[in-house]
Amino acid sequence: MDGIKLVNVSKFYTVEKESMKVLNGIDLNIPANKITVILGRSGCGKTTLLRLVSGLEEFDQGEILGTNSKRKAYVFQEDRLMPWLDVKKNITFGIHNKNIDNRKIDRIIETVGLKKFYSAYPRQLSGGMKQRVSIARAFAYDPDFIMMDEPFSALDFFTREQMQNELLKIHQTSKCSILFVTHSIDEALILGDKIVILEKGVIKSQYEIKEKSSTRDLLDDKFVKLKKQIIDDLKVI
Ligand SMILES: Nc1ncnc2c1ncn2[C@@H]1O[C@H](COP(=O)(O)OP(=O)(O)OP(=O)(O)O)[C@@H](O)[C@H]1O
Repeated sequence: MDGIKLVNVSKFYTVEKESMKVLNGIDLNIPANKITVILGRSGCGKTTLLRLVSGLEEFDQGEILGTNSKRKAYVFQEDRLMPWLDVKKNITFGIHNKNIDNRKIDRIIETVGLKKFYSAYPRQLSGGMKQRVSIARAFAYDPDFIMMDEPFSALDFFTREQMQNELLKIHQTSKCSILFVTHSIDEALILGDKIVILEKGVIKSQYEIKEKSSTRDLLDDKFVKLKKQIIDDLKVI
């Protein structure tokens, strides 16, 4: 499976008859089977970039290559579950009945730690559990490419850490590319094979992390150094 490529992509919004360039000449390779993290301050254009890649929104200039052939899934900041469906039905929602692979779904439910909540309804779940269902739903769809827009930002520190580990675990067993938006530097360092710093609609810098996510120690000198570098990149000039 090939990756996705953005070539000189720009997006304008018109607000009060004034044209505002939200993304400006984005050139970006999103490699196959890896996690690419878009990191930036609030309002820098992260969600817009994700929406353009997903096809939810049109771009004004440039090209986005390699998306048409992909099976795509989206995980939002809020869980967007159907309150009238139980966990299993929420996860398989969107998959044709005859294509439901029950063994695979069970494995995914187990990986995200919801085995005992198979038949529970969203109202019976905590925020973290609901977000687990959203992630399981995305993977159950068997996608080539998942876009995640700050999916863990509403969770407390420990739940967030647990979810990051679960995401890495489930990503390892599935062959798919992930484009993950966050404003947390630590989250980017934990998850990203590639970290892209977005600043006022332009790519300011990009970093590739070769070390396997499972063995990363953010207190290690090289990660502390990289974090300082990223903080510098994010400082407004
Ligand atoms: N539909 C729209 N119409 C007009 N302006 C928009 C629209 N959507 C986004 N914008 C503007 O585009 C800019 C980037 O928004 P975007 O949501 O992509 O930022 P973001 O980096 O995801 O921010 P956050 O981290 O706060 O979610 C903002 O200035 C926002 O006001």
